[in-house]
Amino acid sequence: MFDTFARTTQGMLVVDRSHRIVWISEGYKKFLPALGVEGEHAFLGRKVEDVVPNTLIPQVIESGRAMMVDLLTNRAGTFLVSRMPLRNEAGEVIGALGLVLMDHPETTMQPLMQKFSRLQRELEDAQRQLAAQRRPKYTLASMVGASPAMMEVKRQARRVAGTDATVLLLGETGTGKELLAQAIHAGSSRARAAFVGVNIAAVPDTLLEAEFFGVAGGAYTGADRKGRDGKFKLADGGTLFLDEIGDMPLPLQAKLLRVLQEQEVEPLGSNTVLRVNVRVIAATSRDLPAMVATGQFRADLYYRLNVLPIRLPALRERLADLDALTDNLLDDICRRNGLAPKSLSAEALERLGAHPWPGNIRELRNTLEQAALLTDDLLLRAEHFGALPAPAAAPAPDPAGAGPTAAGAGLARGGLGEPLAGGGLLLPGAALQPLPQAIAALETASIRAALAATQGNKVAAARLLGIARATLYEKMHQLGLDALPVSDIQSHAGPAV
Ligand SMILES: Nc1ncnc2c1ncn2[C@@H]1O[C@H](COP(=O)(O)OP(=O)(O)OP(=O)(O)O)[C@@H](O)[C@H]1O
Repeated sequence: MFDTFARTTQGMLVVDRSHRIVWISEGYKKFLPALGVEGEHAFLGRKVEDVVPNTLIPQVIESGRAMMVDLLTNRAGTFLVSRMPLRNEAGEVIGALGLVLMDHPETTMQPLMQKFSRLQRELEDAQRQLAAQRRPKYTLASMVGASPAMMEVKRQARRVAGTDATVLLLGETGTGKELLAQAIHAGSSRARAAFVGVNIAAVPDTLLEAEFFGVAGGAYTGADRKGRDGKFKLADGGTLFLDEIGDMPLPLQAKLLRVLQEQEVEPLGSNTVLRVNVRVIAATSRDLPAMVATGQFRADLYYRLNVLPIRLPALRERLADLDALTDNLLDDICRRNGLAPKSLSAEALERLGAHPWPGNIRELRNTLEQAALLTDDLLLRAEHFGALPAPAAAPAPDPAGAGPTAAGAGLARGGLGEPLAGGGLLLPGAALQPLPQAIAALETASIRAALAATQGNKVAAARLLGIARATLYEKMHQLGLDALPVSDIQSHAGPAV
């Protein structure tokens, strides 16, 4: 059999238990020059892994298991090979046999080889894409802003990046909480592992548990037979960003608290627990202490999350950054839209500085994008921002730092009237009218102002108004606002009362 193998294959070699080559067939000798070896004598006695790159013969000797067909690629080319262990009469492995069944299989086994190289290329592409996706997109350096408030945020972020503790990011919508979470991840020892984000407000309550903890294979009818990994598992070794944590239903809050304490998750329908090593960064634009006080948020979870809070300032609290932000955002907007670079006149900047920006940097970006797209001019002037509500008095500072208080102040500035000491609104020049009509008028104006402030985004508008999205839809329907085009609603914002 030995002779038959040696004659019928392209080449054969025999290796002893310590991986040393003890014999090669006549046919094998023709591969020696391509392997960079001068003659049989320089080959025999060497360890096979030292002279045949990528060989798996050592594994065959260690495992005692044959590899009947494999493709071996090294500097000599690609070969179809077979490897078998050699045993003594007692059954002990005493070496191995390596057979070159076919050299240059790319010519004789074209379809298979083409498929092999295509799969290899796809694998390399997928690995490259995965690596790029996992690389954090934002670092602290990409957070524009050098105002004292932003410098303080960056200082705190640098400090928490060096720890593994839970971080809570507080701030109004659009202030850059997600950006900061990514930057903290990028600056932490977990930067090479995954950053996984979940927007709790965007996932229906019934699906949240599976989203977080995963589902065991075949757990219930309709479940994927193979099961599904939850976000905790996907973020293992890395960072899990829980956006809009204030929207988490109470029963799930209890489970989240347990996971944070134990670092263990139990996929739905499974009776085993998975250990995970995840750093959690949570964010909210809501007033969590107030939610704790009204029983909407668990106090124990709040204290667990609030270990290292960082408050992101609203844009109106850091107008010193407006110039740098507009420069940066305009550059990005023009590049992404294939426009020539545009800049802002001094009056335009002043106009922007007078707006209260309830939607913060997201609103600023949208406003700049709209203006940049609507004109061919390279210099954006104040009149290009005609859609912005007229400048108003400076807003009152927001002691809570986040949420409805600030939003409410923004709405009042949108032209609804003067805030009263007791929190109500005095409608200027409003004639006395039946209460239901007055309420309907106030609701109409508030909704219009909120939609104007959020550029028609109903989810964000509902949040500004402090009501559920479903309630906003219902009220818009009752007040006949859903029949109007969004632009019409926005253009009537403010002066409607
Ligand atoms: N300091 C900054 N420099 C440049 N761009 C920023 C900065 N902060 C935020 N942005 C941009 O503003 C937009 C909103 O940011 P982000 O999504 O991080 O806000 P958020 O606070 O998480 O909002 P939400 O609470 O609505 O989820 C994004 O386009 C982001 O890139």
